[in-house]
Amino acid sequence: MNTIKIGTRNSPLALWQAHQVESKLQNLGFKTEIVPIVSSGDKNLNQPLYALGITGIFTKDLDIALLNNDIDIAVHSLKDVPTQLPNNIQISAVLERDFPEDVLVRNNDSEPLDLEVLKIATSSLRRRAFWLKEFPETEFTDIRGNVQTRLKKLDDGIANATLFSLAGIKRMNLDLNYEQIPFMLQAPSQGVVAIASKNDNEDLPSILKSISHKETEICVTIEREFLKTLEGGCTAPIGAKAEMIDGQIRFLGRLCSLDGKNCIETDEIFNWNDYENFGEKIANKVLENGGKELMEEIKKSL
Ligand SMILES: NCc1[nH]cc(CCC(=O)O)c1CC(=O)O
Repeated sequence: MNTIKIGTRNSPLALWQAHQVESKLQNLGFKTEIVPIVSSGDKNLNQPLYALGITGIFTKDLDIALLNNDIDIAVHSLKDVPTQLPNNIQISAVLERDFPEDVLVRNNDSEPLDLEVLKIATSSLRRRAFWLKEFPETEFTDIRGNVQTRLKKLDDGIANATLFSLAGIKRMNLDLNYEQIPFMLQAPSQGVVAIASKNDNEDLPSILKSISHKETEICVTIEREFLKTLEGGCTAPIGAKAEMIDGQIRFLGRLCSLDGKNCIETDEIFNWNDYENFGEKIANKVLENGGKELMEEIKKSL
């Protein structure tokens, strides 16, 4: 095989993740090239995006580059990858998960305020709803952009604190103070780097399989199946965490209304050889226990 072209978004975090994948492939003896994809805009595709099954805003440009053969593989944060993958694109490997939880980062100038009086910057429906479940009076403001941009906005004073994935902070080697927030529950597949390739590629899927981390693969399969079964194509405050403990899997799942007042939670332990369809089974239980009505209410108000 010639040089493997590794497509990535251009943010510092995305590039770091692409380099992780690159070094694994180089260890196997492959030549590699990192190809940052800014925006493929009006690339000549012979079908519209929806006909190709392309939906994710963070992953769209990499999907197009893959289908156009501008790159051989695409490296993503798995939590940004829609559960419905485009036609002819598959997730072929995941790297070992490291720090999946959300943490609180405060504005440097902010006094040491109690959690319940913090004004929080986040654009995540999940983080907002889960925080409101605990502290219903909290005020929020939107914040977007990559980790560095968000830290800058926080220091400009838009809020007292923000919530980040700890994986993002660790990977950027940022020298930041952060606080663990035990009542939060991470997004499905948070903290996991994924590698996508085309279904019809003859060599890559098996090469990628060999660098995939099996335990992480099992956990994210369950989490993403849970998400896919619940959401039915709409975004909602959904958290999921599957974790292997002594050959068993513990699964925590949560679906909340947007204001955090109404939540359905699940906490299950099961044998890991039964993991197939487990996420779907648990999600169906949540749907039967009021989740269906909750999802309808969320869809109406978005
Ligand atoms: N949507 C943003 C995003 N996508 C992946 C990460 C960090 C890496 C990860 O958690 O997988 C982040 C930043 C954040 O949530 O704070």
